[in-house]
Amino acid sequence: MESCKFDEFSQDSETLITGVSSSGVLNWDKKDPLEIDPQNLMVETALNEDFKDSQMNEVQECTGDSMVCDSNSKLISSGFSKLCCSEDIVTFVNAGCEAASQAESGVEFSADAQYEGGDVIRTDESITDGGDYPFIYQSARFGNFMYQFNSLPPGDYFVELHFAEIMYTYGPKGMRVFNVLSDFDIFAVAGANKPLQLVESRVLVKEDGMIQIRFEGVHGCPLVSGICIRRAPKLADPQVTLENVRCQNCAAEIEVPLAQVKREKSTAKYEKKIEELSQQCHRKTDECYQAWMSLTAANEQLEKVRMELDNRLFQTYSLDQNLEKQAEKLKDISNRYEHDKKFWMTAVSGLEEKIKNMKKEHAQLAHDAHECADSIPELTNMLLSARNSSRRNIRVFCRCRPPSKKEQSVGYATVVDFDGAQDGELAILNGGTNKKVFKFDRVYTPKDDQVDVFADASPMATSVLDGFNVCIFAYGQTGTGKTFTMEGTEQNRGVNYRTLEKLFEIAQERSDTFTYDISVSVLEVYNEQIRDLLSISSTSKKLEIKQASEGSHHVPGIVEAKVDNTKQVWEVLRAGSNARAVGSNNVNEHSSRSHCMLSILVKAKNLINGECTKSKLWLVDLAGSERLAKTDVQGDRLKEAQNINRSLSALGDVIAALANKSSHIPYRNSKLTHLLQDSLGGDSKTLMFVQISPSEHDVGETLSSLNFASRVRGVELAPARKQIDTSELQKTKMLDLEEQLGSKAASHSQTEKQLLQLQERLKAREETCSSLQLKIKELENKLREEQQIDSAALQQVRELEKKLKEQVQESEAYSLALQQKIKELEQKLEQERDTESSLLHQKVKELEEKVKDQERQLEQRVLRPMDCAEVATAATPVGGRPPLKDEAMAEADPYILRSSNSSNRMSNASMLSRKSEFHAENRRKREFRSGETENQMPAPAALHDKKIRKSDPPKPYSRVTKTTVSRPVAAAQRPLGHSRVTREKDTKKRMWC
Ligand SMILES: Nc1ncnc2c1ncn2[C@@H]1O[C@H](COP(=O)(O)OP(=O)(O)OP(=O)(O)O)[C@@H](O)[C@H]1O
Repeated sequence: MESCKFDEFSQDSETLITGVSSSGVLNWDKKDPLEIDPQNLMVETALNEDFKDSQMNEVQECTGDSMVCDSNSKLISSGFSKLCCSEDIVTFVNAGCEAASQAESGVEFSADAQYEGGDVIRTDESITDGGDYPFIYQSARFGNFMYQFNSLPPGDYFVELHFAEIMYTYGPKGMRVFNVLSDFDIFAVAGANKPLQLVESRVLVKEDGMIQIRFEGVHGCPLVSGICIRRAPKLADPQVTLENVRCQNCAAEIEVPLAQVKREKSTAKYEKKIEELSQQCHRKTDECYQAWMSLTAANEQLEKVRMELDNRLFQTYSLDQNLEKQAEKLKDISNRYEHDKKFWMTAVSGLEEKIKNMKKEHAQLAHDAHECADSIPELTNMLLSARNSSRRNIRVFCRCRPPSKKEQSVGYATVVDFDGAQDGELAILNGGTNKKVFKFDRVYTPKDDQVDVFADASPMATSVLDGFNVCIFAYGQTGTGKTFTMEGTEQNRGVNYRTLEKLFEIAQERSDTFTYDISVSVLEVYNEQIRDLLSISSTSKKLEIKQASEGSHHVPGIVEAKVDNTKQVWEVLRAGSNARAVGSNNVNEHSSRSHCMLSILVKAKNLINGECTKSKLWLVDLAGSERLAKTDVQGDRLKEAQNINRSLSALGDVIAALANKSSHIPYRNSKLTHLLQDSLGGDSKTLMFVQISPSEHDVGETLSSLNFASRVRGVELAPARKQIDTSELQKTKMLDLEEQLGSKAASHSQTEKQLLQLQERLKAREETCSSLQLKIKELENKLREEQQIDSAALQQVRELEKKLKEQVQESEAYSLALQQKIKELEQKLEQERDTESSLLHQKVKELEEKVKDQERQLEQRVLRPMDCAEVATAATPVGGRPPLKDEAMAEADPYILRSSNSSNRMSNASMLSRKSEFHAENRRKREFRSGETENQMPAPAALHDKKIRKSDPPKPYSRVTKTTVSRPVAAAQRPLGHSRVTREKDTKKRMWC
C-alpha cells in the first residue's frame, strides 16, 4: 500500500484532484474542508500495472452528488472508476485499499459466505462504524460470490455498485452475465467491457443489520471497484385512512389503513389475475412446448424430406450425368451416322451416277449388240457363202514319210521331189526325166515333224468349237504313215491327240462366254461293219447308222465318253487303240485293213446370247489304199481288200459328186461315207492328209494316191481363202463385242450387288438410329417424370414450411400479447404497491414506536395474561391501531431490497413468498425442460444441434427464435453470429421472465 500526495489542487480549474495512485492512498490537504462541486468533480485514476511509471491513465467524470472531505481525507485509487460525492456517503474506494478504508469505516464486514465455485470474500475484518454512514468496500473476481455487510443500523439503504471493468471473453470459458441483487442482470444494463454503475438500489436493513449482495453465475473477471451503501432518504409520511378489519382467528376488529385494505384487495385481485395469467402463461408455455415439439418433429420430418430430396436430387443429378453421357454417345453416334450417311449418300449417288452411265453404256452396247445382231444375217450370209464356197474347198495336205530302213537297205531311189514343197508343189520322178508335178495346200517333207503338221491343222479345232462339222482323214498306201500322222506315238503325238488338246485349250479360253460338253467315241469299220472300240460289252452288237430328226447322223448305242481334259482324252484313245488290237494276231495288218474313226461330239452354249451348237469332228485313219492288182491275194484278204477298195471308191464317188455339185451325194454306198456324211461336204470342213512313200518301189501307188488327192483338191481348192479369213475376223469381232458386253454386264451386276449391300447397310443404320432415338425419348420421359415428382415433393415441403411459419407466428403473437398484458398488470400493481408500501412503512414505524412505548408502560404495570383483544389493543399505537401484517412479514424476510430506479419494495412477505415460489417454479420448469441454468443459454450451434436431436427437448424460452422457426433449413445452413443470437435470446428471456 502506497500513499501519494496530490501535486496540486485548484478549485478554479476543472481538475480538482490530481495525483497518481494505484492500490494506494491519495491524500490531499489543500483545503479543509474540501467542498467540491459535483459538476466539476474529476478524479484521476491509475491502474495498478501503470503505477510505478506514474502514468496518468484515465479521467472519468463524476456524476454524483457533492462531496465534503476534511484535509486528512484519503482517497484510495486502484483502477476505480468513480468518486462519488454526497453528503450521505462516507467515502468511496476501490478494490485493494483495505487499510485505508477500514480506518474510516465502522461497519462490520463479514466474509463468512462462500458460494460454490466462487471466491471467498476476504473480509474478516471488523470495521467499526465511526459515524452515520457505513463504509464498505471489497473487490472480487470470478465465479459465484457474495458480499455480506453486518452491523448496519436497521433502515433503508441505497446500494451502489461500481465495477472498474467487466472483462469477459468469448469461447468455452466465456462469461456473459452475473447477478447482483437477486436476479438483476448486470450485463444487460452495462454491456460488455464497460464499467458498471448500479445506483440507488433500495434495500431494507432489518434488526440483524445485514445486507447481502450475491453475485451468481459470474464467468469472467469482473472487478468490483467499489460498493457504496448509504442511507436512503426518509420518505414522507403519507396521510393514512384507517379501516376496521375483523381478525379471522379471534373475530377482533383491527384498525388498518383503508389504502392498505384497498391495496390488499387490489393485490388479491391482481394476484388472482396474475395467477390466472401465470396459468395461461404456463398453458401457453406448454402449448408452445408442444408446438415446439411438433415443430421439432416437423423439422425432423422436413429434414428427412430434405434428405430424401437431396437423395432424389443426387439421383436426378446422377441420371442427368448418365443422360448427358448417353446423349454425348448418341450425339457421337448420330454424328458418325450423319457422317457415314453423307459418305454413303455420296457413294450411292456416285454409284447411281455410275449405274446411270453404265446403263447408258449398256444401252449403247445393247444398241451395238442389236446392230451386231442385225448385222448377223449379213454375217450369216457371209458365213453361208463361205461355207458354200468351202463345200467346194476340201484342203489337202501331202506328207511323205522318210525312207524305211528296208527301202534304204534295198537301195530304192527316192522319186519324190520336194523342191516346190514350200509352195505346195510336189514332183514325182517317174522314170528318167519324166516328172509329174502335183500341187496341194501343204506339202510336208520327211523332215517335217508332227508339230509342223498340226500347226496347219489346228484351225480345224477352232472351227469345231465354233460349231462346224469337221472331218480330218488320212489317205494313202499301207505303210506310208497314216497312223503315224493321225495317232502318232506317245513321245510324238499325232493330229488326234493334238486336236483334242487344242479343243480343251480353246474351250478354256472361252470359258467366260461358252460352255462346252465334249464326248469321244472310237469306232472301227472293218469289212463294212462298225465296231465300238470303247464298248466293254463282250457281245458284238451290230451297230447301225441312224439319221436323227434334225438331220444329223449317229450310231445308236455307241459309247460317248465324256472328257474334260487331255489326260482323259489320252486314256480314251489308248483304250480304243487297245481294243482295236484285240482279236488280231497282227496288229499292223489289222490296222491296215480297217478304218479307225474317232468321233468327237462338241455341244457348245454361248453364255451371252444363249445359242447352242452341236458339232462333230471326225478323225479318220483310213485303211491302206493299195491296188488289188498289185497284190495277189485271195480269201478273206481279198474280201478285206475289196471292202477297203469299195469304201475308198465310195469316198471317191462322194468327193466326185461334191465336186460336180451333184444333187445326190452317194454317202450310203459305204459305212465309211455314211458315217462321214455330216462332216464330209455340205456345210462342213474337210482336211485330207495324203500319205506317200518316197520309194521308187511304191511310185505307182504314190502316183495313184496323188492323183486321187489331186481330184479331191480339185474340188476343194478354192480361191476364196480370204473369205474364210473374213468370216473368222467377223466372228472374232463379234466375240470381242460379246466379251465386252459380258464384262459390262458382269460389272453392272457387281455394281447392283454393291448397291444392294449399301442399301441394306443404310437400312440397318437407319434402324439403329431410330431405336436410339426411341431410347432418348424414353430417357427424356423418365427424367420429366422424376422432375415432376421432385417438384411435387418441393411443393409439399413449402406448404409444410408455410403452415409451420403460420403456427409459430400465431404462437408468438399470442405469447407476446400475453406478456404485454402481464407486464402492464405488473406495472400497475407495482405502482400501486409502491405508493401503498411507502405509506404503510411510515405507519408501521410509528406503530412500532407506539408499541414500544406501550410495552414500556406495560412493564411498569403488573403483568397479567392478555387475550387477543388486549394484545391487539396493546399493539395498537397511539390511535389504537394494531401492528400491521406486513411489518411482521417484513421482519421475517431479511432479504427485502428496494431499488430507487424501480421504487420496488417487497414489503409484503406473502407476496414475496409467492413471487419467489412462482420464480422457483418457473425456474424448476425451465430446468426440467432445458436441463440448463437460466444463465447458461445454449449457443446457437448447440441450439441447432438440439433441433435435430429428438431425445433432447428444447428450452421453451430460447427456442422462440424467429430465425430457427421461420427458416429451419436456412438456419441449419447458416447459423447466426454468436453475439446476435445471444442478445436475441437474452432479450427474449427477459421478455419471458
Ligand atoms: N513321217 C514319218 N517319219 C518317220 N517315220 C514314219 C513317218 N511316216 C511313217 N513312218 C513309219 O513308217 C512306218 C509305217 O507307218 P504307218 O504304220 O503309220 O503306215 P500306214 O500307212 O498307217 O500303214 P497301214 O496302212 O498298214 O496302217 C511306221 O514304222 C512309221 O513309224
